Amino acid sequence: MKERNIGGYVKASTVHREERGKKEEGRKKLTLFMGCLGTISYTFFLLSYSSRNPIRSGPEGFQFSRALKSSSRSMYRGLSLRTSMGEETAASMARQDERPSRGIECSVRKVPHVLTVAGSDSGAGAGIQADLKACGALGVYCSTVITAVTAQNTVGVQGVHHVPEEFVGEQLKSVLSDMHVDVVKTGMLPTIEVVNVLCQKLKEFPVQALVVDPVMVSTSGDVLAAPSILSVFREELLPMADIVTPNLKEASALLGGVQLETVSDMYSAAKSIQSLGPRNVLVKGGDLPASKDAVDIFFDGEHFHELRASRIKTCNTHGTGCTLASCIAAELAKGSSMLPAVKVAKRFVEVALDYSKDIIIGNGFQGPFDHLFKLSRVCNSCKGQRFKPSDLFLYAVTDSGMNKKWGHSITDVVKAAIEGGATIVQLREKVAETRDFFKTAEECLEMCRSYGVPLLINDRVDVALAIDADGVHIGQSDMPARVARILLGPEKIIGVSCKTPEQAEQAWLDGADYIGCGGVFPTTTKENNLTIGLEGLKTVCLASKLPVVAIGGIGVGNAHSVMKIGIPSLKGVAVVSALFDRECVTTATKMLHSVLMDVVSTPN
Ligand SMILES: Cc1ncc(COP(=O)(O)OP(=O)(O)O)c(N)n1
Ligand SMILES: Cc1ncsc1CCOP(=O)(O)O
Ligand SMILES: [Mg+2]
Repeated sequence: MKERNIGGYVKASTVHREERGKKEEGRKKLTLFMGCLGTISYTFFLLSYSSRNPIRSGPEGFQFSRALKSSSRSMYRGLSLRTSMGEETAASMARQDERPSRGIECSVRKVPHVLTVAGSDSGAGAGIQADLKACGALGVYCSTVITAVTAQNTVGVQGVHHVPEEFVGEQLKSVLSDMHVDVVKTGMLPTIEVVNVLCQKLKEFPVQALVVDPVMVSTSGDVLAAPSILSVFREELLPMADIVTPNLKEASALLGGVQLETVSDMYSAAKSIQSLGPRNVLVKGGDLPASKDAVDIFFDGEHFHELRASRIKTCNTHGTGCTLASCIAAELAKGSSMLPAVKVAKRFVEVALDYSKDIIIGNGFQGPFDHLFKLSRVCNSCKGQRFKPSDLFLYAVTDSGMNKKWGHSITDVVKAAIEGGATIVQLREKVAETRDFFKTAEECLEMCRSYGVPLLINDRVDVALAIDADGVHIGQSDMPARVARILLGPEKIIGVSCKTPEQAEQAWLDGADYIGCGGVFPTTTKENNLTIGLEGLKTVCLASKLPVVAIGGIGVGNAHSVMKIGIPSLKGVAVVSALFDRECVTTATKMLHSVLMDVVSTPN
């Protein structure tokens, strides 16, 4: 039997693939020879072309390497297409290399891809919607073939509308003939005809792995596939599957109704189901009565693995089965082998359940959980209020050395600054241990949230992420703003220190929200910091496409002169010692606030 390598996961081919393999062997060798010949001659053409037109760094050089890459890619495509797919598909995929340029030169990268063939859940906890979210969370592209549309919520399934099998076939063809699908995952397959169409299309367009979640009954107890489906599952689909993931009820149904009540029963069930043809079986014991942990039994035909996870106390479990199977598919698509894929999937579900155990969506007994680990954070944050440039008006930057000198606690000074009129707070901790900084930041965030004032973290993107702060402030030697933006996402506030128009331009390109410009005046708070003066501030403010806050040596004595430069992009002042190197932080902040208010309320 021929071995196929599934991105590190090697499995014996199924019978239909093997037969096709033999027939195509001769053609494949010929194609390989022709492909190599083509590539070699094209490479010579490019090399002779480049000796006449020397490669320069920049777009031309880039196009040259792209052309080489694309020539070898075509060769690869020619191979796989003519061996395993229809001529029409070959033609359509070959055409991908002739796609018109979108005007942007970019490198070509294959993205791991799962196709889910399942039902839509209007409540979006399970089905297609869960699959999309799970794959997205694991960084895998997910395409969808919808087999049924359900009217469903946290109470149960109110209605089911089947998609005709011809149209399921059409969707399958659309996706499989065009996109490079790595793994197919199945969920709700409501009729024998749909299963037959799927099996036929999988033979026509083979993929690296097939993950079957044999959905029959919803968690609310509603029937999603007729019992007549069992024979076609056993005879057609399971023999093609790389893994099948039944829960106790489904395992029992697949085995003709045997009772499954103990972990030992699960072992026997896994073995019996594996004998039906799937390469691996995962029997899920989430419903096992009297079990402290969530126990699943994995069997690969030779070895058993008992996988345990702590049982999370939550009602938000709707969609766990779909999610688990999708996560397995996603990990396989990334190149994982089977057991590690199952372990990652199980851990993902456990963490997601734990994360979303307190969220409330719907009135029913079984709510959805949060695949993207975002919802409970959004509930806690500043009610979706993103950055406002006016927040820069009186920008308080903390300093633990000054707090120590005056015997102040950080939470007390943050509270005092806000009560004195600070409009945004930055925690600037240069010496704290990470654990201490994390704890302090959490406490300050709670304080700031209670006042509706944004809290930014200086330098430490990790701490900002960990506590879900409103954003970060980073300098020219910190994490690049472009990377911080990717890590923090589109909503968080990012400020960048800039001394020149060029830096300001780059900050804008990198996705920053504001710039901190300075040091304007000499200061002892930050060592070795070049002073740019009011002229330097003006130059940057005039050039900046982003709002600006001035920093460095600013206090009640000179804040007026700073704000009076009168350039619209300048929105406020950022201050450390004038607020925190004081016995009474509230009084100091109030005084500075009133100076700033004078400037804005006095006509030029
Ligand atoms: C508002 C604001 N502007 C500038 C700075 C300085 O940041 P950076 O240049 O990274 O220097 P450190 O503060 O990290 O020493 C700032 N913190 N805040
Ligand atoms: C962090 C920083 N960045 C430029 S100057 C400076 C220190 C500002 O402190 P102070 O307000 O005490 O002069
Ligand atoms: Mg910094």
